[in-house]
Amino acid sequence: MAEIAPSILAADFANLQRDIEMLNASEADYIHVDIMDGMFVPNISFGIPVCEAIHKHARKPLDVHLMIEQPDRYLEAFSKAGAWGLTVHYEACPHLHSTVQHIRQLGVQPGVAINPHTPVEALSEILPDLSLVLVMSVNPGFGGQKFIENTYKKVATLKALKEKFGYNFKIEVDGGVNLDNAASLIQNGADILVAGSFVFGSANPTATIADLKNK
Ligand SMILES: O=C(CO)[C@@H](O)[C@H](O)COP(=O)(O)O
Ligand SMILES: [Co+2]
Repeated sequence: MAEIAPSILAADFANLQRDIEMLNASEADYIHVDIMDGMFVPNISFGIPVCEAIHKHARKPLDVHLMIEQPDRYLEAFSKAGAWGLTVHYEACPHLHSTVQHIRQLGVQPGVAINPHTPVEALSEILPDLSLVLVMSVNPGFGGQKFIENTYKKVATLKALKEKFGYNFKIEVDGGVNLDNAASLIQNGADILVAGSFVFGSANPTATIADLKNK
């Protein structure tokens, strides 16, 4: 069984409060909040005021995924906007150790995300400092993309490193997650599954979250 983090990116933005209340009443463990700047990724989603508004209604921790360049500029602002966890991209952080320490000093759980082309081994020196490793199973920037199969291998490698060195970070998988790949992801070591379009595009999102949770 994994924890589930539905991505609010796939919610109805004109009915955000309604969709947050649905998540509050569901078996979701977190609310995944995708921040896109139109620079690190081609798409723009929403920013700090929307994160604040989500936090006002959410009764689940906000798992904030920063797909932005130079994320250090905004760590404090997102922490004040209610982030429980702040995940930055390895590819966007030349001083990753310093960025991770900054997140922890803010009292927020630090996470690092890796794009599909980035090997898990690139994180070897930072793994002891992390609460979360987010493995992108699509190229970041858009919901509704097809799951990349190579992700299973990356998750298994991370799990092996956790076991070998006794690290505490959780392994989160993000992109194209559905009921066809959830069980294999969990078997390979995924602790948290992010799902956007599969949840919000289903006829009964609450039941879909429960189905993913009970895999
Ligand atoms: O970070 C991202 C995309 O860049 C994700 O969190 C998506 O929002 C997941 O959406 P689906 O692939 O589940 O539709
Ligand atoms: Co995400």
